[in-house]
Amino acid sequence: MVLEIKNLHKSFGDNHVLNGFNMQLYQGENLVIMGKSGSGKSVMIKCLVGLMEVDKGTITVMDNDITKLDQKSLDILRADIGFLFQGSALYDSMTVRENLEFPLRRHKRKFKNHNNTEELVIEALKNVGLEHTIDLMPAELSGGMKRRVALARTLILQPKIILYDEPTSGLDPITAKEIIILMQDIQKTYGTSSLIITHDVDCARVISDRMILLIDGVDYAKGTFKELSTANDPKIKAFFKQ
Ligand SMILES: Nc1ncnc2c1ncn2[C@@H]1O[C@H](COP(=O)(O)OP(=O)(O)OP(=O)(O)O)[C@@H](O)[C@H]1O
Repeated sequence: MVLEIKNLHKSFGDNHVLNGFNMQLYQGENLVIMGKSGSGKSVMIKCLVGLMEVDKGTITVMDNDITKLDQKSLDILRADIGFLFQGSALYDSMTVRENLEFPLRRHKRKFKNHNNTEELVIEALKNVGLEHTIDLMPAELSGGMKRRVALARTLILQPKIILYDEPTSGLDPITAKEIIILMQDIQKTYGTSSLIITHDVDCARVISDRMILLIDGVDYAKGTFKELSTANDPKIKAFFKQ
């Protein structure tokens, strides 16, 4: 197991967002978490990477209880966790190359024995089929290409776990499919474990080994796409109506 959340509670005043949420992510799997807007998915991810304090519960990431780590240890651990957040957010004033060099500078410690930055940048871009864009500016790329560069920027740190927050949002169906295929390829090539938050039922169908539905602040239902998409519980059914 690479990641485990046990009995996570998080409230903001009277707003009890997470009320005992549990999850496990196993080595090499793609776990999809679905939850309605405002159900606490982002809060859960923030707790997971130590950006938000938990009220109660334990979060274990690669054998570390992250609620007990100091800042330095958290930074080291974060170098093994990749993020692909909504909107992908490349730095518009930097070239693709500079965008990819940026995380390497932030996590120098991890790459101290690797002095050929260019090689790492090219390899990461090759992984997403975009090595020819190395000297372009983000404004010169399409939405799908930007998302792929953002994925390359995540991969360059050679993460053990990747957290995807709505990886296909805002993309047309064909580009979304390309991104999903890329996510699958990455998982196959590197054996990365991925936690994927999505509303996109097609994405969930294709990518998930397992799924968790976050409802009323808890892990309301767990199972494969097939199991959940054929369940009779109306709360579960609501997710699969397109
Ligand atoms: N820093 C904060 N302070 C107060 N309330 C917050 C804070 N962050 C999140 N919340 C509340 O927690 C709840 C869950 O928010 P969260 O952003 O996790 O939802 P989500 O499931 O990620 O939604 P979406 O799918 O729309 O992104 C919301 O009611 C939100 O208002």
